[in-house]
Amino acid sequence: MVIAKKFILEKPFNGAPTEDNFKLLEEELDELNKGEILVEAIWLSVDPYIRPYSNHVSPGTTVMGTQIAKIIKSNNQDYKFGQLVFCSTGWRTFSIINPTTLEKDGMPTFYLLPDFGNLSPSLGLGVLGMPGNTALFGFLNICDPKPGETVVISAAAGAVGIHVGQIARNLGCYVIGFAGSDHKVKWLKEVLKFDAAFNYKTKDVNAALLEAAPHGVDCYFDNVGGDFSSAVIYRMKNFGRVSVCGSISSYNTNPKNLPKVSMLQPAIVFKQLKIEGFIVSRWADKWQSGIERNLNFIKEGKLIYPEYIVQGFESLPQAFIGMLNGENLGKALVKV
Ligand SMILES: NC(=O)C1=CN([C@@H]2O[C@H](COP(=O)(O)OP(=O)(O)OC[C@H]3O[C@@H](n4cnc5c(N)ncnc54)[C@H](OP(=O)(O)O)[C@@H]3O)[C@@H](O)[C@H]2O)C=CC1
Ligand SMILES: CCCCCCC/C=C/C=O
Repeated sequence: MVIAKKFILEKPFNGAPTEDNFKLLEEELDELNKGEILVEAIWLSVDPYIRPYSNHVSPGTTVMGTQIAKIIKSNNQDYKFGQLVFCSTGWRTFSIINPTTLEKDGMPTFYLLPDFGNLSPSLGLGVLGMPGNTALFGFLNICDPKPGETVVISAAAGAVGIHVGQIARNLGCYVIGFAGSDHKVKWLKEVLKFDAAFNYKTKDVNAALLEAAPHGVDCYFDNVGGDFSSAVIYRMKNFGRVSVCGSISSYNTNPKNLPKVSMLQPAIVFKQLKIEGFIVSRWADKWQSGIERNLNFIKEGKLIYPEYIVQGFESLPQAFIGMLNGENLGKALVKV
């Protein structure tokens, strides 16, 4: 008999998540039917999307999320004991999956983990998974950066931001990052060799860009939105490109009551900007090739991928709350 632990959304989020929003439960799992596998979570991911997407989820539902898990029992000849999988079964320790009946369209929700060699399987939730593909496809396809161009990245010390910054550096761009602590800023400059980095909590964005990019910005990879991003957009050059990846500054606000920000149309029209949002599932058909490209960057020594690891399944709520508060440098993860 297998007893799974799971976190449910006990109360809908109202503002910033607190521990009261979550409840830890236990559940006895059934025996496997034909075609099913039983997996045990090893690594779980805490991602920003969980906050806004949970606005549409009923209380009592298992908290959404992805994990790297090990197959511990299989009633499916295509899957063997001991293999590692990526799966989107939410915040739970054990899950029963029938791989053949899963939805095939949209965001990949289940696959055997590719061979990462000696690298940690946890990378399948970060640089070699959804955040990695977000950085790779979302930056290259939408910003279309060229060597020598000036690139600005917000939430630059997080999973996606760190990755975008290194792709930009490797291309020969001039890279400017914004992050929420002096420690992160120092790390971006000293370790990732960003040309400039600023703490957006203590430095005015306009002043920072006048100093670091007096001739303007070619590409902006936007993870945060709000007035911060309006300020960057007013510092763009003619024909600048903005990849709108996330708007984390809005995620804890009721979508019906979002703050007003400085109007953008004058900048968009007179600078002839291209501004495009995306969801990474757009590149679902290239998912594994994205992972391979990022794995090759790592093997070539062109990509470093810090992880911010919180220990213990029971720590998931704190890890999620901490990530939204900026505690992480790199990919925020929980190790069971
Ligand atoms: N479009 C898509 O398909 C995808 C979009 N995303 C988006 O990319 C962004 C980054 O995700 P990811 O790399 O996983 O997460 P991160 O690892 O960057 O973690 C989130 C970070 O956001 C920063 N942050 C939190 N609140 C604010 C705020 N009010 N203003 C500015 N920064 C804030 C914090 O860093 P700091 O200390 O700097 O404040 C925190 O560490 C998110 O917006 C996410 O929604 C991610 C994956 C796919
Ligand atoms: C229900 C799973 C949704 C995954 C969404 C990933 C895209 C993220 C967008 C913003 O963070």
